[in-house]
Amino acid sequence: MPNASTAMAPQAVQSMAQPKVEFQRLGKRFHRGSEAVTVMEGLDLTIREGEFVCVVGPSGCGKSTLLNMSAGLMRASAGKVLYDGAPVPEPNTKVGYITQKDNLMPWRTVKANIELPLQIRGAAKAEREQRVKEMIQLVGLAGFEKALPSELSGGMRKRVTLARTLVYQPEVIFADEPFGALDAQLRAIMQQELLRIWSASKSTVVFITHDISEAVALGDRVVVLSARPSRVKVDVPIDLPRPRDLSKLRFQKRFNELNEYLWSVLAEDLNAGDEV
Ligand SMILES: Nc1ncnc2c1ncn2[C@@H]1O[C@H](COP(=O)(O)OP(=O)(O)OP(=O)(O)O)[C@@H](O)[C@H]1O
Repeated sequence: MPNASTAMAPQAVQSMAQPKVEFQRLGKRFHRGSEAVTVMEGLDLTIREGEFVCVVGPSGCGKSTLLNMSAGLMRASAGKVLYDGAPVPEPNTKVGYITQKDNLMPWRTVKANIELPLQIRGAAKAEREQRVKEMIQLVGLAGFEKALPSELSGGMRKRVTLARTLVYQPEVIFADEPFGALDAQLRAIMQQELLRIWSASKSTVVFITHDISEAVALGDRVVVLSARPSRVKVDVPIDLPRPRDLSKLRFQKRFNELNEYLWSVLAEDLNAGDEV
């Protein structure tokens, strides 16, 4: 058992916000030839409107699978995924999905990449112009509208990806290790930017990461999944005040206690040589 005395996880305070995404007794099984692998079994979790929820767990426990099911890109084998209390539509066009790869279109400028989701949705030109302009300001890319992705740094490409997701005002953003490929300094900058943008946009965020300190720094809650077949092992409210200055967090006692506690929980499910 984790040494709870080092950092007793705070009691969850019941939020008054509406459930946005709910997983009820969720199960997922994959078939590979004659072999069946149960990745997830009996997973229960509720994400409320406006929350920033981080999910960590051992490698291969099904974190990306969980997001794919949440976005309506994959069906559950058992249980339910609810969005606003109803079965999740396939695909769910009210949500945004950001992955580690930015998938920008190399031949389109920054502006044209950000505009793409609005074009697909058939938005009028004036609205597209207005929204793209706002997004470019929000993510700090003014002056780079005409640049091609190949002319941008990794952090700038990530900003374009964020803007392209936010431009159609998704109610929920599912982020699958979005900053995993960035170096430490850029990562820190993008984390702070994401918090700023999230507090301005009021969307709900479900954020998958391998990095516990990133999860604690960003989240209202950190959910730890167990090894396969995965379920929720602990769901820890992060009682660090907002707004958070991420450059100062690591000097805070509570931040370090939460990190230590979550590590001890996660370590129970890791075997020697496993990755988080
Ligand atoms: N389409 C698929 N067909 C068969 N097996 C799959 C499929 N998608 C995922 N899996 C398997 O399901 C398990 C969970 O995969 P998933 O990518 O969701 O895990 P993860 O927790 O996100 O992993 P990581 O932390 O390494 O990114 C893995 O064993 C993977 O091989």
